[in-house]
Amino acid sequence: MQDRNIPSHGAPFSLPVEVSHLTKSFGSFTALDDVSFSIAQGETVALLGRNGAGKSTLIGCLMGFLLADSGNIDIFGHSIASLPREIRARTGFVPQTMTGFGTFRVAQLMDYIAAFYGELPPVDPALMAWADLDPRKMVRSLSGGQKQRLAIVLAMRHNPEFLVLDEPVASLDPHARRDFMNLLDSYTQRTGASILISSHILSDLERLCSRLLFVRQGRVVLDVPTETFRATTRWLEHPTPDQVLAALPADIQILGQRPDALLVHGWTEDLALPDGIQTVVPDFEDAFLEITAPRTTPAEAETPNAAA
Ligand SMILES: Nc1ncnc2c1ncn2[C@@H]1O[C@H](COP(=O)(O)OP(=O)(O)OP(=O)(O)O)[C@@H](O)[C@H]1O
Repeated sequence: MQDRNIPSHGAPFSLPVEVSHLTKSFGSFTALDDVSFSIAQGETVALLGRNGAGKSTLIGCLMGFLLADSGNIDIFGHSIASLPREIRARTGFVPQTMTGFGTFRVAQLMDYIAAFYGELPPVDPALMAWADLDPRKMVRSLSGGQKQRLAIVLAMRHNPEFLVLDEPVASLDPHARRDFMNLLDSYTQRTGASILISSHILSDLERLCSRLLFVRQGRVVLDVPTETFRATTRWLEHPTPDQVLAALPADIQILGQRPDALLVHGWTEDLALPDGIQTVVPDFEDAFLEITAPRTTPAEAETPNAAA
């Protein structure tokens, strides 16, 4: 149930986020290649990929800091190219690192940012208790983790309906990180907000997120509800995986391959498999490593039932 004070301005049934065929290059390097996905209300989506996969570039385009070469992004039914101010006010963004504002005191900066949003409800006491910031301290005197907490408070202060977090927990200690993940979970439950979060702490993402968006070399290679991923992603262990590959139906997606196993998506109990195959539930980190490992040849990237 939503309890926010910010009115809805988008089209009645518009999705919070729709990204279609987004492409972004830096010179001759393609950082995003035909990326499409959407985020529904109340979804918490994990953005997963290796260093340099294109996560921050995608986030930059979503937040309107970077201009895509082609494709489109709609936020609450409005194109990012001409996002009305009141729609932008329904979004929040936590950057990888907070820079600037060093000469502000914490309370001053919170008031300064809040002023951009007009009338706001009181700050969520749970958020402030978690952040545990001294309002009198100068921003430049905060530790790295404290700056990160401040960035999170500033991004969530106005109860955004779409919150984007770019590696928000990298400088948080394990206590602060765990508590923040719980806070984020209760925030989405309480408000129905949609979230896109990028992090290299895979266990957090697997626990918190309802959907997984794997990015490899600028392309979305798997976009799947977390429950479906758990239920249908399996290692098929066999001494000759190529034989298994030949026997699989075309709708089974191959996510990775070891000398003695295939990682597949789309497995079900009643899938007819050749004799001698061991079916093993993958460890999430192992699966991540397989799915996001770079592919070197165009054939690997383009094979129809490969993870392309
Ligand atoms: N302004 C830029 N100019 C040139 N290349 C860039 C620029 N910004 C990003 N890139 C390149 O685009 C690719 C994607 O970068 P991006 O920052 O989106 O990766 P990422 O997935 O967020 O990585 P990380 O996990 O390390 O934060 C990288 O190869 C990077 O070097």
